[in-house]
Amino acid sequence: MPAAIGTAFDLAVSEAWRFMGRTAPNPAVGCVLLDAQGEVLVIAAHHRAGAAHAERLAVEQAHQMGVVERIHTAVVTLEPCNHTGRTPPCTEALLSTPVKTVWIGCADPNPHVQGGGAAFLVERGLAVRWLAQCTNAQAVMNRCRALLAPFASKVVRGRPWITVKQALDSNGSMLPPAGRTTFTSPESLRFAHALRRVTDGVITATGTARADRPDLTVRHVEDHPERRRLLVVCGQQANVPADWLAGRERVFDVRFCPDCAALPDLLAQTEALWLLVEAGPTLLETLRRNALWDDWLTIRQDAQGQDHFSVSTRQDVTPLSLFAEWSRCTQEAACSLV
Ligand SMILES: NC(=O)C1=CN([C@@H]2O[C@H](COP(=O)(O)OP(=O)(O)OC[C@H]3O[C@@H](n4cnc5c(N)ncnc54)[C@H](OP(=O)(O)O)[C@@H]3O)[C@@H](O)[C@H]2O)C=CC1
Ligand SMILES: Nc1c(N[C@@H]2O[C@H](COP(=O)(O)O)[C@@H](O)[C@H]2O)[nH]c(=O)[nH]c1=O
Repeated sequence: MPAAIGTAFDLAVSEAWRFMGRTAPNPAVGCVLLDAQGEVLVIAAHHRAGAAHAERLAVEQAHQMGVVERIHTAVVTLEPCNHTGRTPPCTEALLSTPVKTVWIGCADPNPHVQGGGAAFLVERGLAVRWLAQCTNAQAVMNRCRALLAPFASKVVRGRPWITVKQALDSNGSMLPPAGRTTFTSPESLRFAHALRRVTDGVITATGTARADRPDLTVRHVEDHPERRRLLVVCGQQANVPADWLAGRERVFDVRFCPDCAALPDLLAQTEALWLLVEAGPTLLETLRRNALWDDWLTIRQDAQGQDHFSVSTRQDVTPLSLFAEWSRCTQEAACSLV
């Protein structure tokens, strides 16, 4: 893979990541258009379901910038779609330009989508290059796979990607001091809220609802505009304060899950691609026992009050690896990827 293509993929992934948490039920996808010399013409990403896909937006922007005739190469994190859904096929948008080569990060994992866009582009005379077929593209391809992981989880396994966040104090306890609901540092809280921003909702439980009456909204970082998230409360509805529930229903689509065995089915009925677990030790133990998680993020506070982050992941790539905030947090805190 030429270096310019690797750089273009990095740009495409970074642009797409800005919209993570806003695109469901669609995947976050990025597209970069290059000229014949490898100069970047346009960087674009899918913003939200119903809006233009990354490739179409890139082509629209190329028109606005007057650079369409210079388009030679398209770099896309996900195989272009070849069907009409809420928007027309991306293959059509690409074929309306002089593009010669299309580089693809990941094949479309959606088993319900008929007719791959890549094969169609080849039929129409374009050169299609897959990162999977390049010997030196493993790191770039894994970034594309990490970006796609929440969507792939939903369409392949039928349930969203699940990230557990667990804060522990210096005694190994999850319980906050009296009168508080959190105890980690302001930086860690910003990180926690950034996690809320990129995910499509929260899984909590009735014990936490009663003890903390948590808000669970995105506050310490800028939120996506007009995004209504899912809130799944594990346990019995009768066990949560009615006024807390009424307040959450104004902000979230709330579902109760009285039995976690039914959680995957419940989640399959929603559009969520990635959910964050913020619940107490009882629910966390249940999720651990039933392997109902993909990443487990622990924020452990030491006796000096410094937070240490670690992530266990059950999968071979994780969307957490793309977290710009994550690397910033972990520059200060000790970090180990288990
Ligand atoms: N440090 C941290 O990261 C966090 C700490 N906390 C703290 O945790 C404490 C609360 O923890 P805890 O009391 O353990 O409560 P939880 O938040 O774990 O909620 C427990 C409830 O979850 C429900 N539940 C358990 N297993 C299942 C299952 N298999 N299926 C469906 N529902 C299930 C039950 O609800 P029901 O009884 O209604 O059936 C149970 O009572 C609070 O002090 C809070 O501050 C909370 C979140 C994060
Ligand atoms: N204790 C603890 C966390 N706990 C989670 O945050 C919830 C409070 O959220 P909110 O009401 O929106 O501020 C709380 O109920 C629990 O789910 N999170 C953390 O990052 N660090 C912490 O130390």
